[in-house]
Amino acid sequence: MSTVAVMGSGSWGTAMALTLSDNDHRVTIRARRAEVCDKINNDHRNPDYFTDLELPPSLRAERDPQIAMQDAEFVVLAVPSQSLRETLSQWQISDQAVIVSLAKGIELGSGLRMSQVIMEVTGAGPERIAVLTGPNLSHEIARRQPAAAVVASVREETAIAVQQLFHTATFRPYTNTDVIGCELGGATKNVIALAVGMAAGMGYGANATASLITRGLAEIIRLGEAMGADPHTFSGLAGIGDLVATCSSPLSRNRTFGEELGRGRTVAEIAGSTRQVAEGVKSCFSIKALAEKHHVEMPITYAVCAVIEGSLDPRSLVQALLARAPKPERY
Ligand SMILES: NC(=O)C1=CN([C@@H]2O[C@H](COP(=O)(O)OP(=O)(O)OC[C@H]3O[C@@H](n4cnc5c(N)ncnc54)[C@H](OP(=O)(O)O)[C@@H]3O)[C@@H](O)[C@H]2O)C=CC1
Ligand SMILES: O=C(CO)COP(=O)(O)O
Repeated sequence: MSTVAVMGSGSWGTAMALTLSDNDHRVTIRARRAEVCDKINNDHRNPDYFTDLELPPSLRAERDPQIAMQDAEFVVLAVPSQSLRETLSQWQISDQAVIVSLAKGIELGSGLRMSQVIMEVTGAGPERIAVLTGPNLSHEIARRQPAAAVVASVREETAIAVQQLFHTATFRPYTNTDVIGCELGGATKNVIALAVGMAAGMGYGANATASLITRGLAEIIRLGEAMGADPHTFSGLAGIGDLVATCSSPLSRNRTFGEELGRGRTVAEIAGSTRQVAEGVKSCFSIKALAEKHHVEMPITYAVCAVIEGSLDPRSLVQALLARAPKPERY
């Protein structure tokens, strides 16, 4: 039994805290709002994110980040990518704790992956950091539906320790030492899911969505290779696995955001109607910047950026992609 702090009480933090509690770990979830702490501690619910999910009474919520992390052997970071640096800089994480990153994004401005942000802010070495990723829609995980995942760390022993921490009867993490590929897979698929959602929202069918997923994977692999990832990672759970889950499921916030765009709503309208994060809406710009830096062609990502910034109508996105110069199929 380990002592674990889950820092963030949104959809994914709550689902992962539940999974860890199922494994009989001592789990404290950190919520920044007092009313969320009260609801979790007194009613064993987190109604802002899960309307009918009952949480185990053993799962305790705490507002003070330092108290939440007291004695924690594992600190699980479950806040959105673009707020990770700011939140982390306010916390003191013990230099004995293993840090697990759940966020799927690339930092705007710096172009850093989340494990790089964690290293910069906390001073932790890469051997103390693990990334959990894969096809893991929180509402399915919280209902204990079966899923596999990947735990990536440059130090295999760290990945194995985190794998064991999370492994339950319904949640099966594999290990991987390709942190770059695993983090890129998680961040980039959100952008492709926005494009797929737009196509679906405009009424296009399986041919269009499968084409976007497949060519989306091609541009993800191109970027990954240019940035030093192992291309095989993208055939695994952190690549095609997460891409398919996110692009196919109505539970995905990124796909749903894209679908709403495809139906004609604006970015501001959609963002204003939910408190939940659709990471691709911001990370598309940092991924585009990485593509420029590494001279990689990422036409779907570029088109998504153009829609989000308002220079391309979603109705023109598919047409713009189809009108590109013909070329052989290759990665
Ligand atoms: N949901 C999912 O299925 C999965 C999500 N992920 C990734 O996990 C990460 C977290 O996502 P998820 O939990 O779903 O997001 P949610 O939007 O559901 O929850 C975000 C959490 O972070 C808090 N938060 C939001 N903004 C800030 C901020 N500026 N500073 C501090 N805390 C903040 C929220 O607090 P409050 O409630 O007070 O607003 C909430 O606890 C994302 O990178 C996502 O891509 C990965 C796999 C699956
Ligand atoms: O990462 C996820 C599934 O693996 C969650 O996707 P969304 O953030 O689009 O809901």
